[in-house]
Amino acid sequence: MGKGKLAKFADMERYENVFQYPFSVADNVPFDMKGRWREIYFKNDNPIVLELGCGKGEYTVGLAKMFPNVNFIGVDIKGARMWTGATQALGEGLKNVAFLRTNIEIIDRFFAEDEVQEIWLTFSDPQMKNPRKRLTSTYFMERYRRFLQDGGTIHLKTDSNFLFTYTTYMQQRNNLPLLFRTEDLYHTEGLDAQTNEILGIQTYYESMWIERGLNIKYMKFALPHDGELYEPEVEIPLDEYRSYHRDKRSSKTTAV
Ligand SMILES: C[S@@+](CC[C@H](N)C(=O)[O-])C[C@H]1O[C@@H](n2cnc3c(N)ncnc32)[C@H](O)[C@@H]1O
Repeated sequence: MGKGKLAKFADMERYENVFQYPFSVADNVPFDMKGRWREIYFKNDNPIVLELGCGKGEYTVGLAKMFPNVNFIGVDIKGARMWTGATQALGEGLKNVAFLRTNIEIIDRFFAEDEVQEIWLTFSDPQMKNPRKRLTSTYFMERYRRFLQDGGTIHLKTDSNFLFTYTTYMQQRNNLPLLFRTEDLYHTEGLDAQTNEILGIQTYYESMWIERGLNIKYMKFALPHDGELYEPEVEIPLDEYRSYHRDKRSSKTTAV
């Protein structure tokens, strides 16, 4: 039988690759490693890449194994999920991996100007009701700009037509340079071997959506520092397979 949540939380407390700062704790508490992740934790000068909403951290760990000279940090608020990636990284002795448990809304408290080179958003909740909560909204883009290098890359891998369409409008409205885009990743020809390997990493949510027959979409774009960011004012068809009106009490009507 697998470990229960309490045992996982106890592990997380002592894991050297996990930093836990949920909202309540982080309020007005300065974070010592801000601007010093490389010096204090990674002990190298390599670039830093974040996976936001990392869940079990498949991308954080998978990319870390592929790129030993890059540092990867998975960020999520759910500790029991993060435990999986943190445990694997420790077990495999991956020194270029860390996990930060916090709310992404306050992510700029943990990283200093230019400290991060790329951001991965893997199967993020589309937040169909609340644009501000979407991890590709201008609200979040403004926060990312505070620590992402000028022109740093943002990757979005998703099942959600809603989030993908919204992000495409956001990218176009703000003239953010598009680096690559496909609406059907696994039927896209001509990708080089390394790109195939990177985009072939499958997360827990991705496997679930693939089993349900959904296409996986992927885009990457650059986020320059210049210019004001504008929210796209568009109507986007909802994802029909997700419940829009969530009922937290009923598992039957609760989507993801
Ligand atoms: C749909 S899951 C995807 C998890 C993983 N990337 C995967 O593909 O399996 C979305 C994850 O984002 C996290 N998340 C969503 N909004 C967040 C926020 N504002 N702050 C921290 N974590 C958040 C959730 O806790 C959840 O683990």
